[in-house]
Amino acid sequence: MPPLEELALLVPSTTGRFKIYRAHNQMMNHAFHRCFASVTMVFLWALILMAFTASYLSFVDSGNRYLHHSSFWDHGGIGGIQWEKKVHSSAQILRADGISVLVTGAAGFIGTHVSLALKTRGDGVVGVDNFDNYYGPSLKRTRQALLESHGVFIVDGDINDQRLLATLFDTVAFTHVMHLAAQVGVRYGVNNPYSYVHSNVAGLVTLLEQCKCAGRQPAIVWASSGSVYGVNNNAPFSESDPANPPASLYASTKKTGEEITHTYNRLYGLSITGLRFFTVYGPWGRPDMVYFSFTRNISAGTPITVYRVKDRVDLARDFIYIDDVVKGCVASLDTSGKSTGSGGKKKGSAPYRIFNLGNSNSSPVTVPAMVRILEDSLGMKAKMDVADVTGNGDVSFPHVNISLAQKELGYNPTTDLQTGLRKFVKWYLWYYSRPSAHNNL
Ligand SMILES: O=C(O)[C@H]1O[C@H](OP(=O)(O)OP(=O)(O)OC[C@H]2O[C@@H](n3ccc(=O)[nH]c3=O)[C@H](O)[C@@H]2O)[C@H](O)[C@@H](O)[C@H]1O
Repeated sequence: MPPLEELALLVPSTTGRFKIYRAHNQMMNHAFHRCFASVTMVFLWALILMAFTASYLSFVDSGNRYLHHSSFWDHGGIGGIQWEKKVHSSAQILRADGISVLVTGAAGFIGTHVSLALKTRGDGVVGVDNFDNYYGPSLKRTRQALLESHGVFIVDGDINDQRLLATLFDTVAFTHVMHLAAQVGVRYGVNNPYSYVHSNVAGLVTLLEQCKCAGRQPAIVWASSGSVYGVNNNAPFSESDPANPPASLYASTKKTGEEITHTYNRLYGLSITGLRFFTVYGPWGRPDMVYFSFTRNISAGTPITVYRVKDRVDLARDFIYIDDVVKGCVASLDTSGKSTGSGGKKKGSAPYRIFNLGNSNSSPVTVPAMVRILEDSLGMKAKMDVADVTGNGDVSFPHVNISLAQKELGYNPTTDLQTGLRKFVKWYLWYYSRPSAHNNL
């Protein structure tokens, strides 16, 4: 690099000076061009590098907008030897004629209970869950710890992550998939519509694509919803009834899921069972559901708001206890029949089934009646406000016909709401009395 005073001569201030310093200037002009050329090259390279970095970052960002777990891949957490060991151990079948099941949404309410039931009877179970923050993730982490203490490994990942699913299927030849991962909640969709599309539509398709491509396709049992009956007034709802129009985005995406699974069944020979869950409750339940949030408020002495439809008619639900639903899920896996295809090719027709899993035995219970049971179980009186229903996705009177599930699955709910809510309240009081549970809501 020329000294600073020489650099000052590179641009002549007068023609005379230019003449005097011509030879020197010629030399300096060469230097300048060389220098300029190398600065240009450096600049160009910097530009290329910046463009490359920017496009890489935007690729990673768009890929991971919903996939929160890239760091697992980056640090070798998924697919490494330790990881494979955990997956193999969790997938191990310990009974004759056992099955190996991938449970999506395993850290969720129903996922935890189904995983435990399967593991306890000796089936292989591997969970996958993205631990989203729809409600306090610490409850999901506690469920995960519970499952791990029973030998069930939950992979921290999203069902939209095609690479993760491919690695899982390369590691274990799953005979069944119990697909419970979903964006739930009938009122949340008003402000968070894309979350439903991401999990309940895109995630479902990604999972079905993986199942379709497997060398030995697994049979799939998945969570549809009683909410697909929508504003249909032909209660009690039967599987053969029309299931339209949906009252919430949640219901729309579950109805869409039924269409999508039907297509995969027809095109690729995947065995599909859709379970229309009604209002499932019980220990380790979901804090966003009304029996749970009301228990929290009543025990804290804070008010609850009970919705009513017009003419002061109470809303009612077919509340169904978790243990009964788990029996329905396990029976669905056991009776699923086989998928016929392999590597994306159909080799024959496969079963396509839909079942209502509700509780017709004790008919729908109104929300105020449920509140009275909670008051009895807690030994406390609710501070109750009443409000008109918001129109944010509620349906008024879901009442279910379960005769098909009774016939085909031997499904027979035995827990009445009083007994079930007592068990829930007992669990709730235990769970939130633990010192580590303060932020678990
Ligand atoms: O069948 C399903 O597929 C869905 O079931 C469940 O939905 P719902 O049956 O609507 O349960 P949930 O929210 O407990 O409200 C129960 C009642 O309490 C009333 N309700 C609610 C809140 C409130 O503050 N006050 C009130 O009266 C409310 O108006 C309603 O009448 C799951 O949440 C949903 O994710 C999905 O799985």
